[in-house]
Amino acid sequence: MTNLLSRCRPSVVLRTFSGRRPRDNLLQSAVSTSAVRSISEREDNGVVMAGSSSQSFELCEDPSFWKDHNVQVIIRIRPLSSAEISLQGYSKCVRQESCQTVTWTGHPESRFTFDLVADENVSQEKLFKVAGVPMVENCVGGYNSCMFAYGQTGSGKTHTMLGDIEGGTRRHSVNCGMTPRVFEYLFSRIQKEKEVRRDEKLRFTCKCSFLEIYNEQILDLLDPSSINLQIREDIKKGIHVENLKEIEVSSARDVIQQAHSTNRKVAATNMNRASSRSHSVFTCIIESKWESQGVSHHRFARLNLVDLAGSERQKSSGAEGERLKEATNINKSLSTLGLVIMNLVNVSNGKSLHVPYRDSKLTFLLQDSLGGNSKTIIIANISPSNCCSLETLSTLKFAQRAKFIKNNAIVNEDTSGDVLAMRMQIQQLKKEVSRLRGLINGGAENQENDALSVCFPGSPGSFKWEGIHGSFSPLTSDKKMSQKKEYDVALVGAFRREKDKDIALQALTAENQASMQLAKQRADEIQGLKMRLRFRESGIKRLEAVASGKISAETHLLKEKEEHLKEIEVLRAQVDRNQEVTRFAMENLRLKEEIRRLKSFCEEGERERMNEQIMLLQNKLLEALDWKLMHESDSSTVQNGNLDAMKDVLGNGNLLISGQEPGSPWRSSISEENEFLRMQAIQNQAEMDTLRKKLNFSLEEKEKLERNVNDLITMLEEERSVQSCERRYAELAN
Ligand SMILES: Nc1ncnc2c1ncn2[C@@H]1O[C@H](COP(=O)(O)OP(=O)(O)OP(=O)(O)O)[C@@H](O)[C@H]1O
Repeated sequence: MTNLLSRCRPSVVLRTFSGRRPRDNLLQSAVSTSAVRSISEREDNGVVMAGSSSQSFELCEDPSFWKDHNVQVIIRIRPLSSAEISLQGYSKCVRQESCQTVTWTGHPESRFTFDLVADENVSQEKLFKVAGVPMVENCVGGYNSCMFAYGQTGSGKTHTMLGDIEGGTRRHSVNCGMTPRVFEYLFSRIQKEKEVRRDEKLRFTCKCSFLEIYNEQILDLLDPSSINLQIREDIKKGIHVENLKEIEVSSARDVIQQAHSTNRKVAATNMNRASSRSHSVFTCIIESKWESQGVSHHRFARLNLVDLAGSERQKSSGAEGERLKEATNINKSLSTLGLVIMNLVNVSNGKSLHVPYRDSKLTFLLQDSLGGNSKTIIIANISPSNCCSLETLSTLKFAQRAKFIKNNAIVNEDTSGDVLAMRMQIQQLKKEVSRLRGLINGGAENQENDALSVCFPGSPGSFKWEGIHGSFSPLTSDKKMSQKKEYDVALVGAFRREKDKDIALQALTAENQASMQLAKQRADEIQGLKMRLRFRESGIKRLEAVASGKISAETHLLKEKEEHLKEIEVLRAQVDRNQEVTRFAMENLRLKEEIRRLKSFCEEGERERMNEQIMLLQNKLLEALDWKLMHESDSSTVQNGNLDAMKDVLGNGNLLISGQEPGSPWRSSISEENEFLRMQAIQNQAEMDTLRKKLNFSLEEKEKLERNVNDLITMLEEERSVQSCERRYAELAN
């Protein structure tokens, strides 16, 4: 998040005293700035910028944009159109809070956080520099990349992806969009790279294709006579469209010419088709080959630029025949896209779910870009006007979900060369492995430091959650969660081992003390016995002296008594010492028992149980996060004191809202969820139907078999009775 924040700074153009930049001032201002110039150009397109008092934020370019995350979500707010202004005035349904946060101002107010939020002041060039440049850099580096524009009809998808291409790639064509800029930059980048790496004999080839998905059919836009092309998947080519025309391009002009001629061809052959009802996918395969240290390198990257169909709900009422089929298919593609994203989010949360990529042409084709080997950027376009309030909310929710997708992008590279070079490479790789091993061993310290944020000892699964708008980033949440899990497990293990050692040490100390006491006891006993012996000897001598009359019997008895008393004293000391030894021995036994119990506790799967507990708690947390983010609007209801609506939801025990006005955002959100659930239900139903068919078939087979068995039994019985009759006849005959 830090680097994201560093990409953004509040606009410095036309600041007021408060540092804000009200659009009214902007329009009234006679100052000629590039921003003002772009406004007048936008007015030509029917969109104007006026009537807002919201703060403006300027995006900063950051070359490390893609380094940390493979999926980025950007919201692009387009200016109000003149039609919208005449309908609803300047009132808006969104308010931008920062470069990453936007609030939907409907009821209930909902706040959304993304990687970037680009307001109407963000020019085509700026957006390209912020998102397009790093994407091209990745492609040159061998990463598959995908950019797709999502949003309702008229929200600015085509403006973003293609824009005004009438001016070709001329720099002053301020409204030319991402695609021409991407290719202009790509080819200049390729040229530079070739010059810098002339020694390596670097070569590049770029092949383009352009297709459209309409009514769940693929049409080749570079060859409009090819219709209903099929998607295939094989090890060599991966997912690709069979027989799709690919054209080698060597300049941005080539690409623009293709786009131009395509527009003409499509317009001529498909007069009834509108971009809002079809998805278009422009693909460029960038291959590079070079030699270094006797090794041939081969890199390739697929760049997909996708302009999706309008995401607004198709009104089924009144639609018949072709129009109904078209509406259903557009819905199918987009709702499958929604379902794929939803399932990917659940999968990244540890749930095992089928991701229905193949349920629509669009998701099948974009499989790698959604949860696969690709760096993907989603630009969700929205209109700020109050007339599009519900569609804007729906787009924001879609984008919010998409933020959770986890891709695994790798550099696509083949390396080959002679055996010597390969050997050298192996040596180098071995060195690298041992270096990395060293790093990992040395890096354990960092992990321990990180693990300090985990609350321990106590509940092994408890950890700090910094909240939805804290430093938590859903894009890194899975990585952090799995790291946390590892730290938890390591901590539990270390803690238990330390406890084991403590107890073993205590036991050894006790054993040692007991042995010392025992030795002392033995020494005392020996001393006691020696003393007794001495007493006996002196007693015998005294008795002899009494017998010889040398001493009186009385003196002897007194002496005897004295010695007995001394003996008793010694015995008492011995008893005390014995008691102490017994105490130590008992303590020793207890500690030994404790060690045995702890060991068996561990062996019996205590560690596994703790891991399970940790995972369970973390899954619960992830679910809670997921729910919280998905229902951010719900939580803001509570924040805003709109408890009544919440009560409706909670009181019903399910997500049905009582007393909601038709078409309210709540209803829209829930109907969206319902749509996904309905899709899942349809899938489940289909699976159940198949299973039911299989079951019926098995039952029929079983019945057939039973009938066969019964027939066989009857035949056997008949055979037996015939045989017994024959036997009886034979007996009678005999
Ligand atoms: N950021 C923007 N700045 C200025 N004008 C814009 C912007 N976004 C869109 N527009 C203008 O709004 C109008 C509609 O945009 P656009 O055709 O790109 O929408 P769309 O989402 O592609 O629609 P559809 O789904 O029908 O293809 C166009 O006139 C376009 O020039």
